[in-house]
Amino acid sequence: MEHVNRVALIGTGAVGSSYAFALLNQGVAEELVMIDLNKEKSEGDAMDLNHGLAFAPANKKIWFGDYEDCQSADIVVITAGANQKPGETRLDLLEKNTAIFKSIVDSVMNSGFDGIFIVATNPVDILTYMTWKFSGLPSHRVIGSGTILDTARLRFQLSEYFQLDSRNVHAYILGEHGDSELPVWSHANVAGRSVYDRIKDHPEKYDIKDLDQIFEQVRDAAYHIIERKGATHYGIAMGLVRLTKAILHNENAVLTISGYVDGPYDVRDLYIGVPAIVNRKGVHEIIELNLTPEEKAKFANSASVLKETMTPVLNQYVSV
Ligand SMILES: NC(=O)C1=CN([C@@H]2O[C@H](COP(=O)(O)OP(=O)(O)OC[C@H]3O[C@@H](n4cnc5c(N)ncnc54)[C@H](O)[C@@H]3O)[C@@H](O)[C@H]2O)C=CC1
Ligand SMILES: CC(=O)C(=O)O
Repeated sequence: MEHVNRVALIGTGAVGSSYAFALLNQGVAEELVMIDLNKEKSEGDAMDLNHGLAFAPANKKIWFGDYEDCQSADIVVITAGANQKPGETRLDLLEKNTAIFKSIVDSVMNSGFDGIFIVATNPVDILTYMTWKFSGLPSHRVIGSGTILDTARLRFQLSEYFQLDSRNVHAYILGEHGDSELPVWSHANVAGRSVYDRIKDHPEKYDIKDLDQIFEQVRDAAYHIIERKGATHYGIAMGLVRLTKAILHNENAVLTISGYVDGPYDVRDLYIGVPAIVNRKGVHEIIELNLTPEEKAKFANSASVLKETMTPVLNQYVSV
């Protein structure tokens, strides 16, 4: 019998329902089951999305379900939990969302699930680590969205600055998906030129000092959007679909995700945003970039922010 790709989505709030909509529009999975504490909302979303099936690129089955439906899922995507209120950082959400994750991941694993987790809930790097610990799955099958969105934001900002299609901009944000993240300017290139060379090519238009402001816009983007509309959801939803597609279509795509790092970048036992090759098995390889001393120091700082924030909460939930 032909395999039918099933995605189980847990959390159908702003991020989850946008993900479901993007997944349906891009025709990525054959089956989508939606699960949420708020059953009415989730059921309403499933009904609403079903009414779009006639306009979707491929036939899909979408329903409001329960944890039992995770048993044969290829991927479980978790977007459930609290989001930031204006002024809150992602790290402020850790305690509440770890408690929520303990019950969600236990319920998923009790179904007999044996696929790949994708985590988007914040603080995403730490909750991906918690998902790995709570599930007992191999680390390459537990993936966080990491800096996939931040990298997309950087590519957008650079595309505006250089007046180029963002698909011709190659640049990464690494580290925490949060305030301590860093841009890797030493490997950023546009139209086949390093960002530094492109700036030197046109001193009348560009200035190296502008890069600081471009990065600040990327790092602080979520705060600016949350101030205006209370949540960010479309960008991350499309990033999560990109990641889902890389897995289901066995793409060997290079994406900046939150992967388990134990050695590369001089980091031990941590989930953090890094470039990785993603395919049907999950994270196939973490790519270690040759960072400059300044970038290495920023990466180390970001790793220690995550480690210090995670350790007390981890000790409460997991016997080490
Ligand atoms: N990784 C990233 O780049 C991004 C992450 N996020 C994060 O995604 C998360 C969700 O954000 P929103 O969708 O805006 O929040 P939301 O409040 O709109 O939705 C959260 C959903 O989780 C559900 N939920 C809560 N506890 C649950 C449980 N125990 N079981 C099942 N469902 C449960 C709620 O009923 C709600 O529908 C937040 O942590 C937010 O910070 C948001 C944007 C980008
Ligand atoms: C909320 C969040 O994590 C973001 O938009 O980056």
